[in-house]
Amino acid sequence: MHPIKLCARSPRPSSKKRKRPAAAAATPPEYEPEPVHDTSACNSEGEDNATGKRREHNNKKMEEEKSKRKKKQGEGKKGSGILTDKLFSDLPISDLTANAIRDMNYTHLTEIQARSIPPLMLGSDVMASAKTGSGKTLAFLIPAIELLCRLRFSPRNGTGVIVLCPTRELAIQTHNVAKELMRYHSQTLGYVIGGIDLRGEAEQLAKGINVLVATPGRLLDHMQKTKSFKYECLKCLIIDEADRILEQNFEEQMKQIFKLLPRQGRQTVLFSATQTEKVEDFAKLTFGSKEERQRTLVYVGVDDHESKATVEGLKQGYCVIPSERRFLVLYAFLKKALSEKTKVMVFFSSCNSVKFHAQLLNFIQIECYDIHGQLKQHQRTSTFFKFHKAEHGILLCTNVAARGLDIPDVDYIVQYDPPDETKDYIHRVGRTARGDNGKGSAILFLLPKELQLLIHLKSVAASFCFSEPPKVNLDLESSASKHRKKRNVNTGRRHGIGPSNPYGRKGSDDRRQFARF
Ligand SMILES: Nc1ncnc2c1ncn2[C@@H]1O[C@H](COP(=O)(O)OP(=O)(O)OP(=O)(O)O)[C@@H](O)[C@H]1O
Repeated sequence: MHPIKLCARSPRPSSKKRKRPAAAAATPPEYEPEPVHDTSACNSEGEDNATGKRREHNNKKMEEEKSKRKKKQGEGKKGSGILTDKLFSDLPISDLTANAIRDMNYTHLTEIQARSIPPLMLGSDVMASAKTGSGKTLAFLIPAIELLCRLRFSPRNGTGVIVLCPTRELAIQTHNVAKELMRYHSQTLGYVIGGIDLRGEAEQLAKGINVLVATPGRLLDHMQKTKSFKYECLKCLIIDEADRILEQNFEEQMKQIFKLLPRQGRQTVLFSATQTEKVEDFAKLTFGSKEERQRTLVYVGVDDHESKATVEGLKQGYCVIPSERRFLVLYAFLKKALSEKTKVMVFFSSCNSVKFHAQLLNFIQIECYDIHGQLKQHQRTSTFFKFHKAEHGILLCTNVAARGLDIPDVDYIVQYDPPDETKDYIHRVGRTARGDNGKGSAILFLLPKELQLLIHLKSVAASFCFSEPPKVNLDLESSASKHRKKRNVNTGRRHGIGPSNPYGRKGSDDRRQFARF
């Protein structure tokens, strides 16, 4: 394990000509604010002039982006990263899907794809886990799309596949990957997520959406309230980030969803990057008794034999910084990131902290985006896609951006506030070094009193790619303060202001009100 050197990065050529992993091929092409997107011909018939023009414009942009990406990717060769020697061209899939995969510039399967697509294509229930950024999205989408294609699903059959995602951004991203995969298919596709007009979504559902990507709360809403939502013919239920779905108070909603969905003849698929007891509980809820599960369930654990929970191309480290210097270090880091044109995500523990730091940094001309749960959905989505498309830049965020988001070319993950749990750490750092041969760095800021966290880190040291936690020593003492120390001059003595007493000494005649939080 190599500790991260804060300043050791050599400046990157401003054109960013480095090889981009194939990851970008499935990037969301453009943000379109309609609630439900259909890929099928049936949607384009009634579309007005403005929508048509916008769609044409988007398609043109998509094509441009794709050809740019292809150049960067070097025609999708098999690298030494996450890819196996198995080829998509050897899979027993329709020409429609095969052509779409070719357009996306993928040739070789990743390990999770190679191990889970065959049982999924045979119709088995599957519970799979693999590291962040290992290609799980295609692993569950390809068999699901093939299933509906084989069954010749049409809009009048209603919904045949539901993909459940824990966050709205992840749902939109998954929808966009499905959109690319289904470009030659006649089946329809859409998404329903919170924060968007329910009625508009209901109208689209009435037209018949074959592959539906949804967040749990909104799906349940429609199941209970939208009479024209047809899901009796559901053939496959996919739950992405299964552990997170249970965490976010979705448990009750999930129970109700399971009650309402048809069980007979339905394939159920759980995917996650981190296995927790919650996933086991979920399996009980989803697949029934242990005996039943042993009979029917296929378990695919790509990394079970591995000691690391994070990917090879990820460099990780932490540094211990006293609270009064933490912002200064962040400022210096981001300033350098800006000048080197790198792409950085900074994680904070609360929405307010993200808001505060975004305002402060933008004010002092460190331009940055911010995403947190208190933003309106359309702001969240458009910020996400702006950062997604940006060649470089800074995104301040809460854990809402920690899971599943596939943002290309993120160079650094900074955890300004440490995560609550080990698995949050794994998901946060998983936003970099994604896809084949992906590379990136992650740095964790710790207060001296948070050093105890390292006991936890140590207990999962192998997951963090080090046997002993690395330490970055930051010589934060300025030479002036060292000099002062030598002379034993304590500036705090005169006015009493210091780290432990930020308001200074209060004399007996001082009428100021002091409030400490
Ligand atoms: N067969 C493949 N060849 C090359 N790149 C691939 C392949 N499959 C997926 N990728 C790329 O790998 C990146 C990560 O894929 P994906 O988002 O599906 O990962 P994930 O396992 O779902 O990650 P997370 O757990 O963080 O959600 C994407 O950018 C995707 O384009």
